[in-house]
Amino acid sequence: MTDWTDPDTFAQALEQVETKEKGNCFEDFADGDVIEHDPGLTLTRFGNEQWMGQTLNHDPAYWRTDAAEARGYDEPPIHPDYLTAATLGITVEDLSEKGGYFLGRTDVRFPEAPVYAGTELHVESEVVNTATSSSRPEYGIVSWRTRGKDAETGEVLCSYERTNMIPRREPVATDGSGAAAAEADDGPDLPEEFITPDGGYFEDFQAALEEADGENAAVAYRHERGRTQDDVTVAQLPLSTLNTAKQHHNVDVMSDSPSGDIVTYGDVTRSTALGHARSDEQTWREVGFDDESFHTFVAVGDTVYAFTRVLSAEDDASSEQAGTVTFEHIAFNQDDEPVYSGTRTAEIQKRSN
Ligand SMILES: C/C(=C\C(=O)SCCNC(=O)CCNC(=O)[C@H](O)C(C)(C)COP(=O)(O)OP(=O)(O)OC[C@H]1O[C@@H](n2cnc3c(N)ncnc32)[C@H](O)[C@@H]1OP(=O)(O)O)C(=O)O
Repeated sequence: MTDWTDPDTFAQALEQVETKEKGNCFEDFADGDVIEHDPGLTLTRFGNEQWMGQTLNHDPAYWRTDAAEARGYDEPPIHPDYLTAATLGITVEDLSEKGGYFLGRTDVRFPEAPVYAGTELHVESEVVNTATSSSRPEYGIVSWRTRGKDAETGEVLCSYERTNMIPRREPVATDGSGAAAAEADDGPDLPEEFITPDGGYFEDFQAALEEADGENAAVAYRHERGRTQDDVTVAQLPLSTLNTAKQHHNVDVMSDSPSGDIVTYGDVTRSTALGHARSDEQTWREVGFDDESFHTFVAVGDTVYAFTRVLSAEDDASSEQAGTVTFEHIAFNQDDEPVYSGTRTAEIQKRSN
């Protein structure tokens, strides 16, 4: 009688059997395909607080009823970072579980009305672009438009367009040149002066931009806090959003990948950097994010810091108690390497209230 657990026998059996695969390859996506994602998620207070606590997003309006009411909410709502991460996490099984990396995202938008705990998310995605990678023949590049909806009412709660590198079944011939020709290196073109706003209210950003106007100056500063990545941020947080990307929890497979190790979920890196930035401002409401890019891997032991550049401040927010500010945020690691960048539009509370 064959003992299937005998190591030699088992190794041979493993070699001969088929693997029931998970996820899709580049060849499985065609422009216009619509995918209804089967996993759903009820947005809970616990999930929200776990995400926000670990990423240092401690805005009291998302934790305390009195602070929530002062912001015009009935109770502490679901934070837009957790909502975004959960909307994306649910899609991974269908879109990117096969491997490849989250490269970027744009047009991230939320409705004005808050989302409360107990809302059930239903998510769908449409393939909007498939492209050959000219530098990596074993991957293609796929973009999807994803919408996270309230399963009961159908209202869109979070939508965005995202791009991943996705493995091909069969590598293709490429010229290996990369999409863009290398730009001539004329050295950095930075302003002479860097201005830090005096505080975190709308008027502080407005005043700093006025000071920089017409000068060779930028409103740009770094935030002191850092968050070293550990098992919780790298493996636990993505799994709590049903993100099944092996990049975050399968050390065995990832040892033979471009990163060589499990890496932090892009939404954890980004949310952590945003948490550092928000700790130095009076956030009123998140409006949206554009041009988000993930530049290099973040792994266990790396520390995520944040840098902010203020781009504009307009007195046109949805509430008279706030103004609209556009920022560029750059997350960077302990070696000062940028790991994430993106622009963010947020309503920032006015000092006068
Ligand atoms: C969710 C989820 C997974 C994750 O969260 S993974 C963690 C977050 N993402 C990362 O850590 C990736 C960080 N990025 C990198 O380390 C490097 O970009 C990477 C993936 C190693 C590739 O580096 P390369 O130096 O080989 O190449 P490029 O950076 O120039 O990019 C390769 C090709 O992709 C094109 N591309 C890059 N960014 C974008 C973008 N935002 N939109 C569209 N296309 C983009 C780039 O032009 C290159 O194209 P070629 O034709 O020249 O090959 C999950 O699983 O879903």
